[in-house]
This record gives sequence, C-alpha cells and structure tokens, in this order.
Amino acid sequence: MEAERVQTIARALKDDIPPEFIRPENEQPGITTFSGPTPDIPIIDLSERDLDRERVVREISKASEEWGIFQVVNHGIPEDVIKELQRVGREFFELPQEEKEKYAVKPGSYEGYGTKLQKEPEGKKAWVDYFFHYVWPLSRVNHQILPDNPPCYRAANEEYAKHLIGVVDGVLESLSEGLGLEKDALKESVGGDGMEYLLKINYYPPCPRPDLVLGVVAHTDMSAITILVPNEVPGLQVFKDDLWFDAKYVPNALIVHIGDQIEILSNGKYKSVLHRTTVNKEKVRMSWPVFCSPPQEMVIGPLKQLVSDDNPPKFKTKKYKDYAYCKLNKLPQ
Ligand SMILES: O=C(O)CCC(=O)C(=O)O
Ligand SMILES: [Fe+2]
Repeated sequence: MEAERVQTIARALKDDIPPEFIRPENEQPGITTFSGPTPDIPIIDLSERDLDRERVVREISKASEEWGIFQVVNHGIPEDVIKELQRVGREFFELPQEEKEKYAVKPGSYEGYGTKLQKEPEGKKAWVDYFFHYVWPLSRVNHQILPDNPPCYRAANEEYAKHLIGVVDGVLESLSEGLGLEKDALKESVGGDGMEYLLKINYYPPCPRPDLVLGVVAHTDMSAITILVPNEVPGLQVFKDDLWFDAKYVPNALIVHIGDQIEILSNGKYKSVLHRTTVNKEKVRMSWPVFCSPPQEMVIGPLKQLVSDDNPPKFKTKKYKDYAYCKLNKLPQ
C-alpha cells in the first residue's frame, strides 16, 4: 500500500485536520511558544574572519556555548548556487505524486522520499514530508535515488555541496580554536576529509491549524554540525532557558546547528541545540539541512585534551554508527 503523504492529505483538506496530527497540549505551538520579547539567535558575519579572526572565533564559540545555534551571513556561497538548490528541490516536490513515489524510501534504506511513520500506536504524526540523500563525498552519492527530474537536480546539489565544504571547515576551525585546540582538531575528530554530508529537504505543506501541529518534533541533531538553508517562511523554533523561541528569517543567511557529536567532543562545552518546527497556514515552508557527520566507523568521545580529574568525561566514547543506532531506536546511549 502506498504511504500517505502529508502533501496529499493537505491538498484534499477542507477544514478539520486529521486527529492523528494534533499534538498533546504540552507540545502544541499555540500554547507553548513564548510570546514575549524574543532574543535573536546570534548572527555572525563570516567575512570578518579575514579582518578579525579572533572576534569571529569568540562569537562562534559563545553562540555555541549559550545557544548551540547561530546564523552566518557573508558565508561565501554565491546566492545563485543556493537559489538553484532551492529551485530544484521545490520542483521535485511539485512533481506529480506518482513521479515522486519512484524515489520512495525502500525497506532497509533511509535515503529517498518519505514521510515519518508513527512508531508508537498512540504516536502523533508530523506535518512534513522529506527527501533525504547523501550529497558528499561524491563516492557516497547514490545515483539511483537522485531524481532525473528536474534535470539539473544532481548538478545543483553537487555544486552546493562543494561550496559548503569551505563553510563547514571554517566553522569547525573556529570551534576548535574556541576550545584552545589546534584549528584542525575538531575536523580531524569527525573524519577529516572523510566527513559525510547528508541533505534532507523538508516540505511542510500549508496547514489550517498551525497552532495544533508540529512539523519536525523537538530533537537535537545527531550530526557533528548541521548547516541549513531555509525558505522565507519562518517556522524553526529553538529551546533556550526553558522556553520555545521563534528563529527569525534572515535573508541569505545559513543556519548552523551544533549537533550531538560536537557536544560530545567538547565534553559539553558546546550545546547540541534542541529545536522543532512549526508550519504555516497559507504558505509552503521548506528547509534544506545538510547533516555533516562522521563516517560510520569513527569513534567519538570527549577529547582527551578537554578532560581532567576536575572535568571528567560527561559522555561515553563509541562508534558513530552505534550512537546513531541508539538514537534512532530511542535506546539509552
Ligand atoms: O526545517 C527546519 O528549519 C529544521 C528541520 C530540522 O530540524 C531537521 O530536519 O532536523
Ligand atoms: Fe534538526
């Protein structure tokens, strides 16, 4: 049987949303979003790096300690490269349903077009469909899963991935220096040039009751870092000081999330940010996070330079694939 897509459900909807999408009250954005003055997620100008490297290191490490998330502007990726990534992604989701289903996630794989299934019978559904695949290194890219339509899909993704390397490396260097380490320390610890980039396109259809549903439910990313391109429709929310805050849309910015692996390597100095997404009543929201992750066999734990008798390891040391297995199956780490 064909899986039910949120895009299909949303299109057929009259007024009421199906009850399986209604979140419990303690998760409903209409109730739990902070409505007072909202502090802005730090915005960091990366072009300042050439002029005042230390200041950028300070800003990135402070944001990663206090928020676990920041936006970067003047990051060096040309605007047309990002626009093209967005265009081909949007056109993929605008294809007829049967065409998209050719790329549906197959049993035993996690790459492809999909909708998150409920694991628990009493579980609630999330208002989002996705498309998920490797974009880097090229040897990891599964050409079977990349759509033939739109025709430039593959080229646009490859071009973006190549440009992204510079941003990822720069952020990891600043994060390393912020810990008082050699600039290559964190990159080497997450696999060096063997690091893997996975792109997810989130497609959040319009929803008549955005106050009751969630797009992506509250989570931290298990990556090292995640770099996300949003469209212009706000929806990302960040949990800080026990409150859910809306992230502001900043044109041409990339959103950098600290993931679990950098939190672990830094022995908790940098925070893996808890976040979730809301959806919009009239507009389609889309986002393009790239999960920059260690290779499966890489062993990750608090860096030995950062632990001592006074500051013992706060996390276990284990292979990334074992960490991922526990996280995906909701098992203790
Ligand atoms: O859509 C967003 O802004 C965030 C999506 C997200 O957190 C995820 O896919 O892991
Ligand atoms: Fe996320």
